Parts: sequence; structure tokens; C-alpha cells
Amino acid sequence: MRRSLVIGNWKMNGSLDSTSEILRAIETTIDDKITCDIGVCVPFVYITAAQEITKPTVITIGAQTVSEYQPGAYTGEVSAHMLEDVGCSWVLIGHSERRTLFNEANAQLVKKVLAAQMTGVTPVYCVGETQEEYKSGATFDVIKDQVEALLNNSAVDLTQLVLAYEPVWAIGTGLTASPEEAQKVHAFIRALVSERDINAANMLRILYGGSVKPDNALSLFGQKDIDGGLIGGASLDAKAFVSICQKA
Ligand SMILES: O=C[C@H](O)COP(=O)(O)O
Repeated sequence: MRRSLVIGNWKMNGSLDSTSEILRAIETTIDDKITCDIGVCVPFVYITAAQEITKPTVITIGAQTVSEYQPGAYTGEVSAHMLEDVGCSWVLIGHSERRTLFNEANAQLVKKVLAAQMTGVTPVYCVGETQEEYKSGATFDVIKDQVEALLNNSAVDLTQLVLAYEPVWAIGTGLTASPEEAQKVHAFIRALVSERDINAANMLRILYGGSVKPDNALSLFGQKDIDGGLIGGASLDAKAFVSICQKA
């Protein structure tokens, strides 16, 4: 049985004050009816503040990217060891904004996954098709390519991994894949993983991301292969985020 997981991705938003306000508001609103694991990926500079505010038994903190390199002369980069050192549980890898705006490609992303797995930080590897790819019917080809880049590397540990499906056309747009449409892609991803390891595939948590809100979370999370969400905009609003967590 897979335990649901909801991760907030604050992207490049927030301040020291809002980090404290939002996380305190989430912690005080959470009740014992919430049974999912909850993570929040904050900007690097707020990780330590976020750790000090939250109880790891309630909210675990993560980062939004990581270097593929081991510590050394890489000005401006942050290593997986550093993330582990400051107590990160998660790191997002291959978010579409990283793929598109920072030209991060599959080969580099797989190295990042491996770097995270050398530490205790769990990579959340994100995949998803663009609007153009979606419209041209290329969704499954694109997803296959992105997932297989990972699966083809035998050093990748499928038991220390979370996957996230985020159709790029649904991110921050208010458009969402229908629950049935998202379920098809999630089932496809699980089937790809099961070709390498059926037990790992059954245990693997696959999150959906892309305009998840309190009013559509239940129908998305109700799908058999959707194990929670990766939440952007709504994770900056404590009430909305907790409401989403209640549905997972
Ligand atoms: O990482 C989160 C995704 O990019 C989804 O963002 P969104 O919920 O604002 O659409």
C-alpha cells in the first residue's frame, strides 16, 4: 500500500517573513485527519529557516534543484551533501521550468538523481509534455523518453525515488488534465517502471502536478495510480494547501 504524499513547490517566491507565516499557518491547521506525508520545497536560502519552524514529523522540507556534481569548484551550485546537511528530505529534479528555462536535459537530470541518492535526500523526478506535444498526440512518447532515461541507468535506485507527472500546459494555467487523462499517464509510467522492477513499481509514489486546487484534488487523488500531488501556486496559501492535503 502506498502512502499518499503532497509536496508544495514554492518556486522562486517568498521571503523570510512569509516562510515563517505560511509554514506556521500550515502546521497549526493540520489535524490528525490528514494521513498523507507532507513536504514543502522552498528556495535554498529559506531551507534552514523552514527547518527551524517545522516539526519533521508533520512537514518535511525539500529543495527545488541540486547540482549533479560532488562538492568542489562549481560557483553558485548547491550539492546534495549540502541539502542533506541542512536536513532536506526531498529535492525536485527535472521540473519543467528547469528543463525549459535552464536547458536541463535528461542526461544531466539522471546525474542529479544519482547525486541525491548518494545522500539521504529523496529525488522527486518530474516529467511532462508541453502543450504542443500534447496537441500533437506525443504525450506518451515524451513521457517514455523522460522516464526511460532514468530507468536505463541501472545505478538509479527505484526504492529511493518519487516521480511526478506534470503536464506543462497545466502548470500555473488553471487548466488541469482530467483525472481519467492523468490516470492513463500515471498507469503508463508505472507500467514502464514495472518492466524493470515490478515490486519497486508497486511501491513507487507518482504525484500529479498542474493547477491542483482544493476543488479538483479529490477527483485527481482518487485515481488508482495517482499517489498525491506536487502543488505550485496553491502551496503558497496555507488554507488551500492544507485543504489539498486533506484530500490525499
Ligand atoms: O511544481 C508544481 C507545478 O509546477 C504546478 O504548479 P501549479 O500548481 O501552480 O500549476
